[in-house]
Amino acid sequence: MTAKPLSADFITFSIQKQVLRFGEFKTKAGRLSPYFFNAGLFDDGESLLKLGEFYAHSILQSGLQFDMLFGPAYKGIPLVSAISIAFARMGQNLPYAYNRKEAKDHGEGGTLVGAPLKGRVLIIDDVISAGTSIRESVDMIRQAGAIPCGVSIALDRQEKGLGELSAVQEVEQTNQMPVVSIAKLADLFAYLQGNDSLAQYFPAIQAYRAQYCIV
Ligand SMILES: O=P(O)(O)OC[C@H]1O[C@H](OP(=O)(O)OP(=O)(O)O)[C@H](O)[C@@H]1O
Ligand SMILES: O=C(O)c1cc(=O)[nH]c(=O)[nH]1
Repeated sequence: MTAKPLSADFITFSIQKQVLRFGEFKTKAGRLSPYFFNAGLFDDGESLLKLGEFYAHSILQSGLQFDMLFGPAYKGIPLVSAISIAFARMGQNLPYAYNRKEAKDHGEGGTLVGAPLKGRVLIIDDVISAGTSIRESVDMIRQAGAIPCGVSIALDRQEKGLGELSAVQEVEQTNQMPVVSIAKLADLFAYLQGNDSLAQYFPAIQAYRAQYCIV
């Protein structure tokens, strides 16, 4: 018997928490999507703990080597905190940092918070759609003199980026670094096909996939 993949468990968990919803939603890139992943709804300590563990397992499974974690504002902030705690519970104490969307002009000032950005930095985010947030994080890390070495996300929507490649493929190609996801649109697709109560959402996702995705 083969073990259930991490992606299927994660999709079940996300649907149970209503983080993953079906309907009509506008993405940051302005696309009208029949599904949406709202990581803000991992909104209690227990689910954040579990989420951090899902990320940590997918990062460990990937074999990625890195020195610290960076979570872009806003949703990247609780994510990077939860993942750092998950790693610490597994015996690995990692430095982490995040940014502010608005620069602070008093006190310590600036936009970067937490451990200084240095060495190989693993970027943490919830989803990649068109890749804008990741491009901004890569720029911030390089400007600080550190090396973006990979990206860990919960859901790869497998959407087109700026050209004909998927946004994830563009990130990987442009920056020569891997993108690791707990689940992908292709996993969600398979999950819906195997689940009668969710089958009604399948046609709209199939149409969206044909228009915007590289799967
Ligand atoms: O790949 P992209 O097209 O950039 O889209 C995905 C990004 O969009 C959302 O963040 P958003 O900028 O809406 O900010 P938030 O974290 O403050 O919700 C999401 O959390 C990702 O970071
Ligand atoms: O593209 C986006 O803006 C987006 C998609 C998604 O599923 N979740 C999210 O937080 N943002």
